[in-house]
Amino acid sequence: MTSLLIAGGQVLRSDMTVSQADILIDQDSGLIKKIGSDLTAENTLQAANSLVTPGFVNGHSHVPMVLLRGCADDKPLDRWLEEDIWPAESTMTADDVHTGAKLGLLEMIKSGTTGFADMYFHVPEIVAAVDQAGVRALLGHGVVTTGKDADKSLADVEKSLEFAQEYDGAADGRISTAFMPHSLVTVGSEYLEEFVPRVREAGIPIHYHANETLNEVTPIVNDHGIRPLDYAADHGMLEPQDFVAHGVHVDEHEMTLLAEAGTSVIHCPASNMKLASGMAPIQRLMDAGVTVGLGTDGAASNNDLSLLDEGRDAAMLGKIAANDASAVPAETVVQMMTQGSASALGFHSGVIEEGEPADLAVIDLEKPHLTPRNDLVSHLAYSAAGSDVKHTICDGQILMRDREVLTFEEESIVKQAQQTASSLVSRVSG
Ligand SMILES: CSC[C@H]1O[C@@H](n2cnc3c(O)ncnc32)[C@H](O)[C@@H]1O
Ligand SMILES: [Zn+2]
Repeated sequence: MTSLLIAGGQVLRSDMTVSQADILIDQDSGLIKKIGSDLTAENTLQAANSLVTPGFVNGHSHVPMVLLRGCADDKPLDRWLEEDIWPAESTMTADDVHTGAKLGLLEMIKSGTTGFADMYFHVPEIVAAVDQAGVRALLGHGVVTTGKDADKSLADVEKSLEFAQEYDGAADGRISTAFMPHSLVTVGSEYLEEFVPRVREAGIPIHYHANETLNEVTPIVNDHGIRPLDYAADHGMLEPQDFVAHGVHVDEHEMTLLAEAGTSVIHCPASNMKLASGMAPIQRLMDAGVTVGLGTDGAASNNDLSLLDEGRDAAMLGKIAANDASAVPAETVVQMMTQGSASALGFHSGVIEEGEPADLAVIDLEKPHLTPRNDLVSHLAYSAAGSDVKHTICDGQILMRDREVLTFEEESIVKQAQQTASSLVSRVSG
């Protein structure tokens, strides 16, 4: 057995308690073998004066959109997509997506993220980047049929199903897949009626944007006389393995529907604030029994991919939304960015326990803004930043040591991404 020891850190356990311990990892299986004291291994990562947490899981993103960071600020969702984002994306090549994915993965590894879900296009290029990066991912081809003719629409939906079937288990099992209609209003019901039964037959999960803005809710209520999540349930898209992004404008009935169906919600507070989409009722969703994870959405509506930033946003916005300072407390936020997202995505990661995957982030506590160390769960939710992450480990392998990413050449990726983004922007602006 090739083994790795994470030595001398303060370890955050699944019950949210913190205590000093060594973690022994079997690097062949990628699993945590033992948590204790005086353990030895072939390789060691020092974690003294550090907090060892489960690697963060980004439950909803469009990672290659890092190339569009800062290109389209200060607009609401529909105008942002139609005036800026979709025209830019229509010129993106497979190579562009590959470059964007590598840049985004670099940013995620550097901020302690070890797993994520992603909806985009040219997804085989994202698979290649994930394979090289060493993280865990649930990937899917995002389908939009509005504005397309029937042949193109059908081809897009087929592509999403085919991708999910072909790539499940790729990258030595670190990649899983889902069928990903973009939203309930951007994919025609005839396509959902035809494809969802095939998706179900193949045992594939479904992920989509739901109830993000009122502009998504009103047309469904007007055209069908039902709430969007009733519409989703009627189309067979509300199952325990499914997860929806945003869930901002959900009413009491839809909260119950989600809880009874076992469908998870990925909360994206930064994107919801930046696009002024609204405040998701996160505390009420959790009180109703819904599993809630945390996601950044794309970097053009955030504008970063750090889950530590997102956690702070979730806590702050959750309190304002509930008009209650005790809503969405620190422990809940930390659970959302680890166990909540992992459970939504069907990952076994998200906890530090023997026999579980060794997906970890080691946070350097020797920082003025993390002093004094009164409450490390509070620090994770309110004070720590992505740049405090010292080591990142996924599947038992070291992806970043002492802030040096080992699976990517950081300097060349940043340079290439800058060139790709400049060319993309000049193509769009003519
Ligand atoms: C067809 S691939 C995915 C598609 O989604 C777009 N997107 C990015 N952020 C959001 C959001 O918050 N709501 C809806 N759609 C979003 C992205 O630009 C891609 O076109
Ligand atoms: Zn999104």
